[in-house]
Amino acid sequence: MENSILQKLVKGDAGYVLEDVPHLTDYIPDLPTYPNPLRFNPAYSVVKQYFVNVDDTVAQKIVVHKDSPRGTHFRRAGPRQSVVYFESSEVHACIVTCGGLCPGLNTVIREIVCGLYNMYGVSKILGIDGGYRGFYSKNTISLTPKSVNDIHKRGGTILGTSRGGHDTSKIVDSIQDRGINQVYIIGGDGTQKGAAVIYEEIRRRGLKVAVAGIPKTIDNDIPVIDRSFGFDTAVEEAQRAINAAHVEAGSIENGIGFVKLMGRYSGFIAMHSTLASRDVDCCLIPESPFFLEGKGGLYEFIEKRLKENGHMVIVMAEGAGQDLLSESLQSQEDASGNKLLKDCGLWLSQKIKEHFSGPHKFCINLKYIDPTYMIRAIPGNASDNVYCTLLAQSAVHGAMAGYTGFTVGPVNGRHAYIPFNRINESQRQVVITDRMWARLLSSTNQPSFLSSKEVTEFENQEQSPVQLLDGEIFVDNKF
Ligand SMILES: Nc1ncnc2c1ncn2[C@@H]1O[C@H](COP(=O)(O)OP(=O)(O)O)[C@@H](O)[C@H]1O
Ligand SMILES: O=P(O)(O)OC[C@H]1O[C@](O)(COP(=O)(O)O)[C@@H](O)[C@@H]1O
Ligand SMILES: [Mg+2]
Repeated sequence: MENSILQKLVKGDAGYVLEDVPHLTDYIPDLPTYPNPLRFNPAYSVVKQYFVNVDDTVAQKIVVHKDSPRGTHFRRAGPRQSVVYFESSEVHACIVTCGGLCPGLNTVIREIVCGLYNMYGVSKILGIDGGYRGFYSKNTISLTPKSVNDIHKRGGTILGTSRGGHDTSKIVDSIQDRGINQVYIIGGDGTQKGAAVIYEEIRRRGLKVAVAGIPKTIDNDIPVIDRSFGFDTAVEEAQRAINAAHVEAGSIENGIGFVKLMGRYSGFIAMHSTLASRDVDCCLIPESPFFLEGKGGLYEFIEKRLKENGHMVIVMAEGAGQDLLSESLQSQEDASGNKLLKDCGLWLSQKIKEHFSGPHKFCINLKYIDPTYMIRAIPGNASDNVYCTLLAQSAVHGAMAGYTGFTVGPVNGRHAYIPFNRINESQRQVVITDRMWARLLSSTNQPSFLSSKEVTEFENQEQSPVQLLDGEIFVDNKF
């Protein structure tokens, strides 16, 4: 075995690579250890298989050929049977939620609090009010199993959230001053980048503080993990808007139901909502450019579908078609530096109305539905709630075991500890040459809006067997 200290890469036989996460002992030698209290917990001690083997790792790539290398692996999440690196009475944990809302945030908070208390006997847990800036500009909230008992039934986050306001040294000062030694950070790509620099500063100062990230993104655009919590709930809630659009469109002559859904850079919500519904005639996402006029364009398809069926439903992710209107408009950013998008849904629905009321004179009735915040300001559904519980418990087990600088999440169905750099290096997007997008195209029978040159390029790519194994094509759309 060969070790690279900087990246914590461990290489093994047959192309096996473990992208390991940092541990407190990497920079604080001779840390005392304690017997894992879970061994004496009546709920868990009887379940022999409950503890993970210290050497367990999870493969990132599970579709392999006979001779393909074993590839990247991550450390498996879960409780370690032998020892923990914190004594229960010593732990002072804090939880912060940052970025946009997502169904299930309260469940994750609840399960961190209950997990720490029930599994490890930890009772000093603080909630940081209002995102990263809450570390240095707001009061904290004391969290107990009793105070969080019912919160999973509510949407939003009981801690509040915010964008912007990430000041690393002030945050770490606050952690140090308050004597916090476990930091649970729940948030999206921006938040996890923030968590990475907090971890680096903590390490630079040599503090015994474990930093655990829990990925939150309604857009499902965080790489490596199978899916993010809240996504399932959002797709389910989007069905209500799509159903309404379908009922409205079907009730009038040449009715068009137009639904705009979230998805700044990634069209996963729109794609999965479309596939789930089967009432959608056209799905527009940021990853798949489209055009309006002429042969193969959107207007031509709308007219064709209306002539065939008398009504249609269009689902559009908010980031789709930005290139069509951005030229004339200046781009702006929010407090976190995220690009603020123009309302392309409203713009496109107007363009469609204008097109068909102009010289073209094909009378249409378009109903525009924008359920944007309604799909995320709700509690997690049953499946997301179970998922949130596993995420929270995995994070707690990781911190208690002394791991730090990690994000937790399922990789091919097994929860794993993933180093921050892997989560932060890219953003996951729908791959329009992958089979999931093909399933969508075949379900809606919409045009691909690709030129013949682009189709040939994609066909050539598909013929290459390497393409089927490399990159994140399988990982991306796999559920
Ligand atoms: N590159 C970065 N480095 C440090 N902090 C960041 C970075 N990007 C975003 N943040 C902080 O993370 C928090 C949430 O980011 P944001 O992009 O709003 O939401 P999300 O985490 O959902 O992507 C904000 O407080 C923001 O200041
Ligand atoms: O209006 P806000 O609160 O900035 O949030 C809206 C944005 O957040 C997003 O949901 C992305 O947030 P996450 O992926 O981090 O959950 C976008 O799709 C959307 O544009
Ligand atoms: Mg983000």
